[in-house]
Amino acid sequence: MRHTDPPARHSLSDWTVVLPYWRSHEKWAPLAMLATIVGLSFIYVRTAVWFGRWNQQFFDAMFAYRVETCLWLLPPYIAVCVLSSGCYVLQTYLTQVLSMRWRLWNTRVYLRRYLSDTAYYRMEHGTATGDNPDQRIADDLSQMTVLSLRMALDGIQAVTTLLSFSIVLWEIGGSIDMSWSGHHLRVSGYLLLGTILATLGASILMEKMGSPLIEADYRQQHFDADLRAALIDMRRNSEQIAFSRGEDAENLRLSHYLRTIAHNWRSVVTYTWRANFVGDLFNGTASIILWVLLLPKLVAHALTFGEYSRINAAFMQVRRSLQWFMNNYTDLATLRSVMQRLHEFERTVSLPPRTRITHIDTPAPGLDIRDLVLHHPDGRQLLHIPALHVDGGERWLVRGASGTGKSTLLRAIAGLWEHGHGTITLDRGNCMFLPQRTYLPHGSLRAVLSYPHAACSHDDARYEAVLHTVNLDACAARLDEEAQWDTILSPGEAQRIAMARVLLQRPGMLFMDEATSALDDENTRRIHAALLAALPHMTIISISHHERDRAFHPHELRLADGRALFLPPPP
Ligand SMILES: Nc1ncnc2c1ncn2[C@@H]1O[C@H](COP(=O)(O)OP(=O)(O)OP(=O)(O)O)[C@@H](O)[C@H]1O
Repeated sequence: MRHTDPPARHSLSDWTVVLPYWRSHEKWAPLAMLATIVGLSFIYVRTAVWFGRWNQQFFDAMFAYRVETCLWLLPPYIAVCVLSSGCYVLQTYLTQVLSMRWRLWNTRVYLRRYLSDTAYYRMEHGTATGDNPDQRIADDLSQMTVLSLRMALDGIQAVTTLLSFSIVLWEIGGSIDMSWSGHHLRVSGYLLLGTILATLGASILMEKMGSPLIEADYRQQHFDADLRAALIDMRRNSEQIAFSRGEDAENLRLSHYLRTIAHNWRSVVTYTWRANFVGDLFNGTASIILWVLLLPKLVAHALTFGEYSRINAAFMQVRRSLQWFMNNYTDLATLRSVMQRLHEFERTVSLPPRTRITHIDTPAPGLDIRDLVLHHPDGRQLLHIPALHVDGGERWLVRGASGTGKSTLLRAIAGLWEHGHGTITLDRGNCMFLPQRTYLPHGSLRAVLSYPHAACSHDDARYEAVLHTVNLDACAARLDEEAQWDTILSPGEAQRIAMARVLLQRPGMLFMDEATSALDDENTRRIHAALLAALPHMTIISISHHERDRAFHPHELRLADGRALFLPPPP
């Protein structure tokens, strides 16, 4: 499903998508890791403060030509260097481990929710609307964990650094006396105050320049995903495209997506350069700002080189930590739009199926339908079946012109169609549905045959026997071959694989939607005979346009003009 609408407004509740992992029963190990990382970052900041003090002592000794003092200062410096690097390496390692663990946990949870209550199906065909779920699960979750962890930890480190070096700037910055028209004012800690004011001013400017970047980034992700989905579509239908020589049409279609990307990309570039310009200008002018702030001390000849180097280091640290918000502006914008998309996805998969079609499970064989009305998604009535009773073991053929709702009826019986009302009673756990196109997942032929059960559910002899029954003896030697079977097997062979699955699974009730349409008469007869011989009591309901299928199905349900007509079995 494609999405090109403007993003919904960002809300604070979007941030709640980070919480579940930290509230889960697995939270203790990650919390311990997080605490260790924060502890290491405190040590790291303390070592930086220590380096500042060491710098002052060392440079004052150096410019006083006290070589012996300098030599004494070297061993502790090396020891603290080792400690600081060790903290940094361990912190990076633990952060990577933590973000991978968090991502895996989140992906498992999202997959479980995406695959439950047929949310994956409803997102494509039904009431749950959502775009590009593959991007949410594969990319956004990874970005969310990596970015939010990095930004939270960097944020903590920025606050610690800010506090530690603010004290240093306050202590050694001293105060400044100002007087105008007879008034005197003493400003304590003016160095710290000046640094904070300059950095905050630049941050506010940055927010103003760069805030549209969030929306532009949000749209960019959508457009990228749309192009990827179009390319996947093309790959899936490469044969149809090649037969109709549709290269030019495809090029045109893909170019449209590309144009949308390029158009939005211009906005991304504009807002990014604006934000970067303010950030870079401020970085470039930082030394001048410090020089202006130090002017009173320079004029009063009250600054040693050692003091200057300590003030410079503290100024840089305070500025850097205050600038954290500025420097991470684009990452923060990405994170905000990732959270927004994940929150939307969560809301969508959490929506329960909205249907007034009631399914009653019964262990009794057969099917009972009462007052079933099916609608189109736009509310128009498609089909009305006042009552239909199928006894266990009966075989029914569903016929009707194209578009009368035959497949939709099967979807409703399977619980996939949500539009309508009525009651359907059957043993859902003992049913098997064969849709028009057989799903052949990538993997070994053994796994394809046993789908959706495990490949080890049956032994070789069983696989070989059913392959023989459906006239696919040649496949018996390829059971362990891993391949993209949907590009190898012909539609008729794929339908015979589906029949082999029926013989393996032995359901009590079988629903087929033109499941033998690609077979020749001989193979169809062979399959029907095999089903009768192997599963004589199985209830069968088939949709088919073929005359040849009438002989196999004594009962007939004909759909016409939105109504059901039952034809009695021939005498
Ligand atoms: N997901 C959907 N969204 C909107 N309309 C749908 C959807 N699925 C089916 N329809 C519409 O419902 C109607 C019935 O479709 P259905 O597939 O049940 O027809 P059918 O009788 O099986 O046709 P055919 O014999 O050609 O397979 C059609 O008009 C179709 O366009």
